[in-house]
Amino acid sequence: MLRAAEVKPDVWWVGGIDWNERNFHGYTTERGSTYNAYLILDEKTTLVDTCKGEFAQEMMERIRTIIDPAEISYIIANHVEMDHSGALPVVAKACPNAQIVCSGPQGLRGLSAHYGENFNFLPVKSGDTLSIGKRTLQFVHTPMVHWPDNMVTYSAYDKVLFSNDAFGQHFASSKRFDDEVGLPEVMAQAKKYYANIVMPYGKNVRAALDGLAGLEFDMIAPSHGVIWRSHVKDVLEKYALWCSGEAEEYALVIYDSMWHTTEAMARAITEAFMEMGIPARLFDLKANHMSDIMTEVLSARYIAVGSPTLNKQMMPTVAAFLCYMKGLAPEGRVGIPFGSYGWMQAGPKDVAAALEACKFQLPCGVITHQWVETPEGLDAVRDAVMAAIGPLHDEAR
Ligand SMILES: Cc1cc2nc3c(=O)[nH]c(=O)nc-3n(C[C@H](O)[C@H](O)[C@H](O)COP(=O)(O)O)c2cc1C
Repeated sequence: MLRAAEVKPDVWWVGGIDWNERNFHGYTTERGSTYNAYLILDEKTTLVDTCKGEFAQEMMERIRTIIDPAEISYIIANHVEMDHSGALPVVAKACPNAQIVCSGPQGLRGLSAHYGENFNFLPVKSGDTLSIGKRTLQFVHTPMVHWPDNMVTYSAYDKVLFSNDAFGQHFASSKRFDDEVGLPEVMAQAKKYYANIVMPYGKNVRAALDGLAGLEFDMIAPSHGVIWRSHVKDVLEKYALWCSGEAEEYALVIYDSMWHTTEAMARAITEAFMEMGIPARLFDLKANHMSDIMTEVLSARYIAVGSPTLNKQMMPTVAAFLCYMKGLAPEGRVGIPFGSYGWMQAGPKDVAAALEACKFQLPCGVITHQWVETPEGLDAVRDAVMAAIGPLHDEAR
């Protein structure tokens, strides 16, 4: 029989564990994920969030080990996205007496669009409270972190912030808490989550962090991954850093190549960064998923991207990566477009245009080479990068 887990007195985790999820709308989830829901036992029993539709029965089974679902008075839907609300129709049926609390007007609109209007919705504004007995829950809207409807729920009585997607990690585990798993592993997944889902909304994250500033909590219970109880400060600090858009003196060299010339140029550029004492990593797009590269983009100031010309344009692998990066909108980066070509420079020039569209600064211009590169030519590539980047790096030190 499936079990619930008590995370604070009378607060139970009743979520689903998605051990084998490996691709979450295009983002690779090598550790799977969880869809966390929390049951608060009080005069008015309250369920905070539900889960993905396929996990409805798993969640209901966990709930039934604690109470009869018919006793639930409120179901809080902090976020419309289907990994949190997909089970709502099943849960609402099992909890005929429950009101569904959501943000108004956006949450109400979103839930109605997904599941119809035939539910007992209770829309709440930011700052509204709901007394459920000993506890008074407070709702704080966090719009565009990462959909318009997002909100979080705060229980001052428990000192818990039910943060929904914020502070989440795609991380399936038999453990429920950060300290049971280890900070480096959890933080790596939290960073991947931020980079691939939250990065475009840095200003909204800043506003959300400001909105939470007055609340006292010692536990963050997100809707994905493990619960923060020992490293609350660490993850708050990381979010403050990540949403600032500040990058480190760190370089990524990302490329695809058919006959290895663009690859040789990528290696020469990596050597240039190494000579300048700037940590660097090289990524062949054939061997690395773009969501893993994006985790590094979150911290890297210098982003070199290379493509040869293929059929009058850049390679589709490179185009896909650049399209993905543009949507995630890292700010204030330095771009280095490069690549080889046969008879037209279209590939590297397409890369340059895409990096410009990301609003990156391009101090090296476009570094191109016709056909195969000579050792002297590769030295020239390295020297060109050092000449343009050296002064920027000196200024930053
Ligand atoms: C299938 C194919 C299509 C190509 N199309 C073009 C093209 O449209 N224009 C061009 O200038 N070069 C074209 N080339 C030549 C490559 O850009 C050139 O060989 C380049 O040096 C390859 O760089 P790489 O070694 O990094 O793959 C093509 C090469 C291949 C194999």
